[in-house]
Amino acid sequence: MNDPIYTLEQRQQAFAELREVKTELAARGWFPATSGNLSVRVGDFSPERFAFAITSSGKDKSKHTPDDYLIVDRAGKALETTKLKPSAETLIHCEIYRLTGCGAVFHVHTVYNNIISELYAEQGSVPFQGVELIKAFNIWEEDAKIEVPILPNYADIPRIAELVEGRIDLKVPGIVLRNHGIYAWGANVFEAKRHLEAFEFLFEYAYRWKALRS
Ligand SMILES: CSCCC(=O)C(=O)COP(=O)(O)O
Ligand SMILES: [Zn+2]
Repeated sequence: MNDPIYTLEQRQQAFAELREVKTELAARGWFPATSGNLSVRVGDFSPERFAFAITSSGKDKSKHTPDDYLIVDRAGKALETTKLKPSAETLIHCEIYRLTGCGAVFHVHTVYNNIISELYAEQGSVPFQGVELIKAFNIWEEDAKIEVPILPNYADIPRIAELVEGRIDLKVPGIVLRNHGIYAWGANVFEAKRHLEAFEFLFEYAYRWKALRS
């Protein structure tokens, strides 16, 4: 008989990690109106046995219930018998895992990430240069410049997912959907949270800087 893809302990640990980060981000108001979704890999990292824990769709992410998470495979299909539906945006998580080999993906809707995505929509990316927090992405060069890609926010999630490969910059662990929110990722939940916080700092900084100068 084949080994299970993940053990009960690994499942519990993944759910506990998501619960902890969900609590922190909810306290900042980063999941308004049930928006946002979080995921973390479980089990070993071989592609055939790939699986991740993800938030269930449509839940109030500021509350804790027994129905908050489930495990899906690399195609985003539930790996357990459950009435729960994975996040409506699971396919975007699948694509980010496939392309980056990361260990956790976090998605939040904030006023700053929405406004910034609209301000820079025509350019197709949000530029940042010489801001200290760029180092949070492990980019240490003097006066470093990054561009955070902005993708269109189609109602059809597979249409968005298929654009990710063409736009992702593997040095920049985030993409923004226009007037929707950000996806940030990292090797694990610690790193994904650090990246998410850095992006949100940069978006607020860019918004306030623009507002001050106009
Ligand atoms: C009211 S939020 C609209 C859907 C969305 O953008 C989101 O992030 C939450 O979707 P989920 O299915 O993950 O709850
Ligand atoms: Zn969303």
